Amino acid sequence: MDRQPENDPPAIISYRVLVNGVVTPLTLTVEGELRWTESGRRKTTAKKGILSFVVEGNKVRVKTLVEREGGICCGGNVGDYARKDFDFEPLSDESRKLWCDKLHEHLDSLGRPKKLFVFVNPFGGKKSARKIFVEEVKPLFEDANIQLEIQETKYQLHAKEIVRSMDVSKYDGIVCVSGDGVLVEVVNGLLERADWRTALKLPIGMVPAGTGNGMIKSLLDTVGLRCCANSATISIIRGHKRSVDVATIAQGNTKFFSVLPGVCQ
Ligand SMILES: Nc1ncnc2c1ncn2[C@@H]1O[C@H](COP(=O)(O)OP(=O)(O)OP(=O)(O)O)[C@@H](O)[C@H]1O
Repeated sequence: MDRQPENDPPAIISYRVLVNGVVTPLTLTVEGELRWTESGRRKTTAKKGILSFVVEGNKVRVKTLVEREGGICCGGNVGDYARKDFDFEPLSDESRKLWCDKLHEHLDSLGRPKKLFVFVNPFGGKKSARKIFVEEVKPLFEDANIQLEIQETKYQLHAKEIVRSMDVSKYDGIVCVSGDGVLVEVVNGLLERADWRTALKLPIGMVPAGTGNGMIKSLLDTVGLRCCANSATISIIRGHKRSVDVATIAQGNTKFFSVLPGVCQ
């Protein structure tokens, strides 16, 4: 292990490796950053920016998130990330194995979802959910090695119907690439189940692709993130969760549930 400069976050592993053909100490910090030196300058990836890694021959390719310059995410760059590969070559087989073990351990410790059920409403908002999903959401989930079961909604209340009978134990969460309408259907579907207490524990993620997107806008806003597909997807990958209140609206024998953003912590 190489020695770390003082004030640097503690290292999970720090060893000399080849980066762009040059030997440099490379450090994986507890904050999920990779740090190295290139042409005399210290470089780092974004904190908590590692999505996954693969070994290709002698090389380790780490799929990372980097803060995007210029910000094309709803007009700003807060919480706006781009995907970027970072390649390095450990100097021995033993070192490569150690790096892989430590990267695995680090990723496993983050409590990220492994399998998600995804609803895509092709008719929500500007009818761009399919494009948003294919171009912005799916590549990030794939880089994070998250298994997806994808369902486009085919008619009104389709999401509710599916959720009412799905095997919730198979998933770490449900994601709605939609507006608030599909989210409300999912919540109603879960609450109409006999096992609703257990089913409601399943986290529900949202990627804005509707008209108002009030719920996800409010949730991202409370943590200072822009409301866009990129930051919403990354929050889901990182397993960020927040409880929200469910309101019951009753009229005669008819009962309906809705969600209230930003009520409980
Ligand atoms: N294939 C489909 N054809 C017609 N309607 C659909 C289809 N799939 C889902 N829907 C319905 O579309 C409605 C609106 O969807 P969604 O919430 O995604 O968008 P939105 O209403 O534009 O957004 P917001 O609620 O944020 O304003 C939902 O109530 C859902 O039942």
